[in-house]
Amino acid sequence: MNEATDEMPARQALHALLSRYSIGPKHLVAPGPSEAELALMVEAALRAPDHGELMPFRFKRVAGNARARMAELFAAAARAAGKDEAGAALDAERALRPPVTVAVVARIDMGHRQVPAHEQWACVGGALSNFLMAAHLLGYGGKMLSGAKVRDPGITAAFCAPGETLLGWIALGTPTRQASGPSRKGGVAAALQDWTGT
Ligand SMILES: Cc1cc2nc3c(=O)[nH]c(=O)nc-3n(C[C@H](O)[C@H](O)[C@H](O)COP(=O)(O)O)c2cc1C
Repeated sequence: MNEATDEMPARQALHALLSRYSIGPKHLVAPGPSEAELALMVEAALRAPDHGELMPFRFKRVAGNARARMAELFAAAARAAGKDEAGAALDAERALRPPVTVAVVARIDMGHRQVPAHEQWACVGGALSNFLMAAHLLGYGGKMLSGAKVRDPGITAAFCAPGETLLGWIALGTPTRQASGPSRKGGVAAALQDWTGT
């Protein structure tokens, strides 16, 4: 754990929450989160609102030899998309750069009688957000990444069972810099309005 936050008072926790920004692989170095810390992130993800307790997501840690296998898949997808060898090597490097990578897979039950697909997707988003927030609170940087390769048949077959959707990969590691963060999209005023009933 980079910065112990076990007994963080509520205000401090909220302050930490409000300082989360994504940090990309260029600015992430070892160590990445341990297995125990990853388990905490997944526990946080499991606290996302989940209508019907469907758990419409799975996380898949890419560790050890699997990183090289993922690099091969990224390179093959790049070639299939028409990139040259330099482009394929660059994409392969993307698989190897983050100290820890976790794939995010959605399993949406399109025919569910009570919980429509959009509610299940909302849960997936909540899970992703909670996961990243837990990483941040533990002192790690992270960023959700996708790209056209999430739709590459070789990659989807490798990560997904039939009917599942590959959302992308969370890159995780120790941040080498403080994220300044993007604009907060107009802030609270843009995001919160009174509904007046008319
Ligand atoms: C499902 C999903 C896929 C994403 N894919 C990419 C991506 O491929 N490349 C990228 O630069 N940002 C991607 N993003 C956006 C970043 O993860 C990040 O949210 C964005 O840069 C804004 O930063 P913030 O999280 O600090 O607001 C994706 C976000 C989501 C939710």
